[in-house]
Amino acid sequence: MAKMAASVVVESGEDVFRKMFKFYKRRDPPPDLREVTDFSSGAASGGKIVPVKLDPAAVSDEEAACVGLQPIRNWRAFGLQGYPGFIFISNPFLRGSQAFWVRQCLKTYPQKPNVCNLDMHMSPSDTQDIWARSVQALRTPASVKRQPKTLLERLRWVTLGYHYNWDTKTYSANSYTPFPADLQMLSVRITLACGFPGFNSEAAILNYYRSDSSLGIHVDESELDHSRPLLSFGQSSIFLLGGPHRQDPPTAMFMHSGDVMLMSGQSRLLYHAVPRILPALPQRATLLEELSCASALQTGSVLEPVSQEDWDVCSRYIQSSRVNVTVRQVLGPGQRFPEEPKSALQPRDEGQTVGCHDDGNSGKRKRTCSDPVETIET
Ligand SMILES: O=C(O)CCC(=O)C(=O)O
Ligand SMILES: [Fe+2]
Repeated sequence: MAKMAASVVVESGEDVFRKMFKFYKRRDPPPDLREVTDFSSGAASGGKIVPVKLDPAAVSDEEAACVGLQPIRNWRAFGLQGYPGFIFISNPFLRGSQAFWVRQCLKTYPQKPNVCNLDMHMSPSDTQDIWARSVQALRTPASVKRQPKTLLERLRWVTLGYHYNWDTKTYSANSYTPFPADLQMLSVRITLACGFPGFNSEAAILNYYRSDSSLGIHVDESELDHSRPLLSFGQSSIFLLGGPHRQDPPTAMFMHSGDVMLMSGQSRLLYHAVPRILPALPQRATLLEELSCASALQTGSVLEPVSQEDWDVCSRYIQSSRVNVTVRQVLGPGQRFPEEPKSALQPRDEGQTVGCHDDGNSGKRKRTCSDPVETIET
């Protein structure tokens, strides 16, 4: 019998990961979070947190600021004993720059030609401008009851670059649209600082969670080259990092808003899950002002000032939701997709990149299409 976390007692042979997932997902009573590892304070780590040395010269201060990052020498990067290749960076973003990335995730990246869950059952003209069709309702005071949900509130995932096909669990050469240059630049600079030169952001999955959503136990193995890291950043949640086998007991950790994780090397193919979304802390209005006067005005910066109008909608949205971005390199240098039989070729506009949520049992990313990113049972 093993004690996993406060009041989670697991009999040997039981599915430990599943049990932990359910424990942290529970609503009533809410779980005790005292045994959740917190990289920002070192709490509940059992001495397993180790500092990771980054190369401060790999990215200049200017290059870092251009994408909204602090100078590398100021980053607090950690590893976790027992998880070689896992790197956790405590919020390396410059104050205020997160507003830009949130706005990109809500306003820019859901736009065509990128693909989203709504495309699976709506025509392209109806999903043409999710933001514009949603903002008016989202600005309505919370006290006024409004129906139905806006498109932004119904958004569950967006794919960029090589669009992940949720049915076949593959990427393919014929389902590709240009990867956003700003997100590519951010990913390249983070991975470079972590010792991975030559990272190529070829695909991204953006997950949009409601406060009671979760992401089931899975491994990201559809990419053809696993020697490249998987990069993840977003807002606050509890993240479970397991082992190479589905039954391995996971470590629960806080992912605070702005924290960045890299799964590389032996940790690239570890099982993981997000059982719980944590409420966002209210963002101070001054953060926006800092963005407009600091890094956004730097030469070569990809950051643009976020208008107060846009930020009002974004901040309202993230009060009850969470956005997370995972960036992936799909192909190794010089690698190509295997030839597809003619019959398997699927035109992009037929909406083949279906995505939904993990069923938590297959160990592979599998989502049902009718109810995209709602709660996943494991
Ligand atoms: O939302 C997260 O923190 C993790 C997302 C994830 O694991 C994925 O998209 O594969
Ligand atoms: Fe994942």
